[in-house]
Amino acid sequence: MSPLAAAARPAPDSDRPCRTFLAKGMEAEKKAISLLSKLRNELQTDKPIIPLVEKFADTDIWNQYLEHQQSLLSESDGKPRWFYSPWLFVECYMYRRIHEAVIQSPPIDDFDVFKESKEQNFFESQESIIALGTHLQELLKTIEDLDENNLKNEFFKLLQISLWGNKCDLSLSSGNTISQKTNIINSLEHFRPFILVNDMEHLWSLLSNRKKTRGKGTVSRVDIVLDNSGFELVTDLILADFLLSSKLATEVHFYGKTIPWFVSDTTIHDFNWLIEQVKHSNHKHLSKCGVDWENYIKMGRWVYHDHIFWTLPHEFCAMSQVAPDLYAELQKAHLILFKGDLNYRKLTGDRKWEFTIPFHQALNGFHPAPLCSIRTLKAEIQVGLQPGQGEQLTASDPNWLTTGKYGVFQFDGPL
Ligand SMILES: O=P(O)(O)OC[C@@]1(O)O[C@H](CO)[C@@H](O)[C@@H]1O
Ligand SMILES: [Mn+2]
Repeated sequence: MSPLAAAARPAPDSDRPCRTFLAKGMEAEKKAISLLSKLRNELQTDKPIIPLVEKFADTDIWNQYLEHQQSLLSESDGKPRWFYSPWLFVECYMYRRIHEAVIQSPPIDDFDVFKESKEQNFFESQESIIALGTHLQELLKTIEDLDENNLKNEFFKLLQISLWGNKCDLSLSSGNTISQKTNIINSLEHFRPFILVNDMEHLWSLLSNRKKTRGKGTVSRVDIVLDNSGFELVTDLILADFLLSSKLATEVHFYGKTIPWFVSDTTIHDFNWLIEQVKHSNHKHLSKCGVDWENYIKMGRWVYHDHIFWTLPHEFCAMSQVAPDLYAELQKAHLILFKGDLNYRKLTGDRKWEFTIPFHQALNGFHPAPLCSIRTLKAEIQVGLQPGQGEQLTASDPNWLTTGKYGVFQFDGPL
């Protein structure tokens, strides 16, 4: 039963305003459902892609983009349609239309249709989350005394945890939760052969050299373009905590989505909700994490940013034109980590590149700062492989590009 329907229990006679409110809620819910079934019908029957109608911060940019897509077609092709348009564009459009159905239906216009599944993913991964929180708190006890090599090993561990955390997105499973039930720390060695491009050393050199050479009071800023909420977000926050505690960074900036997106992507509400849950955990190590994380935010050492660009269909090489303010913000980072598969598709323009094309080339001019994609492979695109590597993988594991079994740390930037 939906949250609104569940709330629609019989109200006492004296409770008229409440009853009126519920009736309005039920009407709104019916409207949203009818708009969503219209959307499903358009999609299933390959109708033309239609402009957005409801005024929202990004409506004009979206409609310009649709016009641009139309201009790419020859006259005889008519309008862009669901089955024959680029996958990246149509997929983003679908999530934007889901949002439109909701904002057209006040008073439920700020309802997150994916909230329940994101929260479920967090609760079902509890055991693993507790193991990570405990690992971090134990590590922090001795972090000041670790020598270079040990610190590097710990950094690499937490990077890999954040990588494999990306297996847990909900969009591939139609929202059915894929949670993390085992202690991922014990599995890192087993997963290592599945890292196809491993530029972790570059990340270490960049951050540790800067730590050694930066003056007192100078900033080392790492930006993380977040992907999924739930278990993956916990792995990212653990990494971000380590970056501050080890002094490899002095500030971490996060970027989330302004609207519910690809089922499990992180919004500001998810970000705050998760930190609050962690803080109120009855596990002492985990709740300590939550308390520290809230303090980092209060002190401005962790900063969360919103920008509509992340929920547009544009590839990232268009950012400097479409969202120059966001590009300028990213330029302030010393390192940008892009989490997840969708970010990889947008970094590389979702094109059918040869597997051996250098990552730098596929970025097509997008170089705001040194950057690294941390991504498990779920879409048929991969660049920067060794000659023959892609072909070998295809021969041994035909679905290697789409199952999330393989991952990359792919770096671009001066060394
Ligand atoms: O970015 P994420 O969360 O790693 O993955 C999102 C994703 O699973 O959603 C799409 C399938 O609907 C694919 O493009 C992509 O692989
Ligand atoms: Mn995602």
